Amino acid sequence: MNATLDAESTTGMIHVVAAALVDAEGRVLLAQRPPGKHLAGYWEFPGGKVEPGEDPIDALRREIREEIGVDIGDATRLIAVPWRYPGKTILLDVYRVDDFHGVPHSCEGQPLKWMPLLSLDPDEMPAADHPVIHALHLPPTYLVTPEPGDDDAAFLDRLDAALDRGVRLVQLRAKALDEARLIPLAREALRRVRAAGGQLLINSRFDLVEELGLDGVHLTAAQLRRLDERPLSRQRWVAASCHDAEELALAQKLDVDFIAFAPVAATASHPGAMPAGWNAFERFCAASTAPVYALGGMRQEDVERARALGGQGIAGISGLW
Ligand SMILES: Nc1nc2c([nH]c(=O)n2[C@H]2C[C@H](O)[C@@H](COP(=O)(O)OP(=O)(O)OP(=O)(O)O)O2)c(=O)[nH]1
Ligand SMILES: [Mg+2]
Repeated sequence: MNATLDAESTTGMIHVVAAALVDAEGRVLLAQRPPGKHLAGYWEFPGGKVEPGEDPIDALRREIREEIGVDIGDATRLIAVPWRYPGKTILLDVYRVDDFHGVPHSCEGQPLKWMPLLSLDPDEMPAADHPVIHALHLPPTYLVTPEPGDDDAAFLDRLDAALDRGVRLVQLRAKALDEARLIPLAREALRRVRAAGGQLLINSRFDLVEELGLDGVHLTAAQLRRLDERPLSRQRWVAASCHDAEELALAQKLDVDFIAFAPVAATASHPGAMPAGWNAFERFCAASTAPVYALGGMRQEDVERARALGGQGIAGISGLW
């Protein structure tokens, strides 16, 4: 108990590690918080507090063994969410675990259940877990299309090629097109992305999302300054581009679901922009409650680095197109 208080006073945040245990059928294990405790009755990812001086992964192994009686193998960093509850601030540091030994069972009397990844219900989970659900649903790469030139057929061929290479999340960025070209192009891009099992967002034009049945919008930093509230329901993605902590605060006020932080490295598409670098990316991820993609000069091989620094992965135009 004293040890816990020490940990709180040194960091100001309670470091909580938790595991998103995923089974062979793609289901995730949840445990119900016991009556009488903080957030009683909510369904959580099993885990608990890191002890002072303890390595977070060791804490994760210990908590998972204590709570559900399984030994975990590889654990990959998923997302760390800094979250302020009334009277309590936590860092919810979640790892994805596909590799574990033993059958999870309740060691402390808490009810357990397996939920399909896509059926996780934010309403029955603590608020700090909502970004974790997003992180579980989002892929490691996010393709931002270059401006379509004059040839829509060639553009769509390039899109198909990216989908064939495994891209599943796409932002149509076609700021220069008038609606007479944009709308049919968006419809056809949506058809192709959906056929590949992917999702399509559109840059800026949240007014078109419902009409075209798109999966969401990607807001510009200028829109973050103008908007007073989230422009779409929770059923759609709202993403945003951010360049610094001030824009992060605006994005979080609008309750955006994920962020592209740019530019991490030098990029041909924005030659005048000063790269922020990987250290700034890591700090940005630590401050963000939402999943963050690294954008600007990214290549497929940067995914691991971005994830190791606390990001969701990489976003890119030329590197993924
Ligand atoms: N394990 C876990 N904790 C979560 C999640 N989401 C979330 O907000 N939390 C909060 C609830 C608690 O305030 C804290 C977890 O701490 P804990 O499980 O070690 O502690 P506890 O409240 O059960 O109580 P105690 O050990 O101090 O008796 O983090 C989650 O998904 N998993
Ligand atoms: Mg616990």
